[in-house]
Amino acid sequence: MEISVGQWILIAVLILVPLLYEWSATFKYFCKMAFYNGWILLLAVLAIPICAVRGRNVENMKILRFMLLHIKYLYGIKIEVRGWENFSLKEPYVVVSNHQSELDLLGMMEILPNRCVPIAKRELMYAGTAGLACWLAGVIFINRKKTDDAISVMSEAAQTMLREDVRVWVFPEGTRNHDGSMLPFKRGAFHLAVQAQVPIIPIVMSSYKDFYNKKDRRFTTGKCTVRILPKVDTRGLGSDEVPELTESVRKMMLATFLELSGEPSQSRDACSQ
Ligand SMILES: CCCCCCCCCCCCCCC(=O)SCCNC(=O)CCNC(=O)[C@H](O)C(C)(C)COP(=O)(O)OP(=O)(O)OC[C@H]1O[C@@H](n2cnc3c(N)ncnc32)[C@H](O)[C@@H]1OP(=O)(O)O
Ligand SMILES: CCCCCCCC/C=C\CCCCCCCC(=O)OC[C@@H](O)COP(=O)(O)O
Repeated sequence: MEISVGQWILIAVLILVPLLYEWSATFKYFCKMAFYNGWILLLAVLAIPICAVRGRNVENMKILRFMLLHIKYLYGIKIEVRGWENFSLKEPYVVVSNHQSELDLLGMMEILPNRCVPIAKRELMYAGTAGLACWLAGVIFINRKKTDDAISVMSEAAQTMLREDVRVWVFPEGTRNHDGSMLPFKRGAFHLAVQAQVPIIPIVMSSYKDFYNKKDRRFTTGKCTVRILPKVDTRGLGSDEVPELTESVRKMMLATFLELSGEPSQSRDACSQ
């Protein structure tokens, strides 16, 4: 039997890819990240027709959550959740959490409360099938390049939360932070909570440093602890108190992050570097 050039190439790829995957941590990192994004885009293809039946609706977030929950098993990431009791509020609230990487999606889906939608950068809306799935699930998109637009979308969100009994999840660092600390917090989430006069629930995901590092191109299996902290009340607070509120919540989250990540306190504050 004669083997064609194409078949030789296929055989070489089938042999080389697994070898490279085993030998090179960098190659493994890129494969795992590519699969992560590709898999989510593919899952979104399945999610879209199911979500479309209801139209744009925050209840669709349950479908996305259900479809994404298994990914932690594919990647061998164990997620331990502490503080479930702090999620037992009936009323709307604003969740704020630290943002290390796109892998935060795993911790987020592990604990995402009912009727809770994230605030995301507008660019995500154009991320193909994932963008459409997010839109159908009621994800709130903001244009970070236009502060006034972002603020008005968030002010509208304050009204929607109360009118439609919706919870909102915000990453107050405003961008992914891969350096194992916490960036200074933007104030949008805190203005939102004060405008709606709803509590804030801080969430801390421990450092991924033992299993994931974007700079070193390292991605192995590992464990992440997600801690749900007690609610912070905003009743009676006005916009003048937002800066202090922001700082006190960040301080509490940073202390928890360092504790969960096994780091000495005070050593890793991105604000004091
Ligand atoms: C099958 C599967 C399919 C796929 C499923 C996937 C589903 C999951 C999707 C998850 C997506 C998660 C994506 C995460 C992200 O995209 S994070 C990035 C976007 N989020 C944020 O940026 C939120 C945090 N940012 C803020 O809060 C900012 O403050 C912002 C509102 C965006 C404005 O930012 P910026 O332009 O940089 O301005 P400042 O922060 O400097 O603010 C300027 C002044 O305005 C005041 N301010 C801010 N917000 C408000 C407000 N709402 N009301 C009134 N005033 C406000 C702020 O305090 C500043 O004034 P002072 O300096 O304090 O005087
Ligand atoms: C909690 C993370 C949610 C990730 C959901 C990604 C699912 C999309 C899958 C494939 C589409 C590829 C587009 C990748 C988009 C990554 C989303 C993300 O993590 O947004 C980061 C955003 O916060 C802050 O953006 P920057 O760190 O400022 O750039």
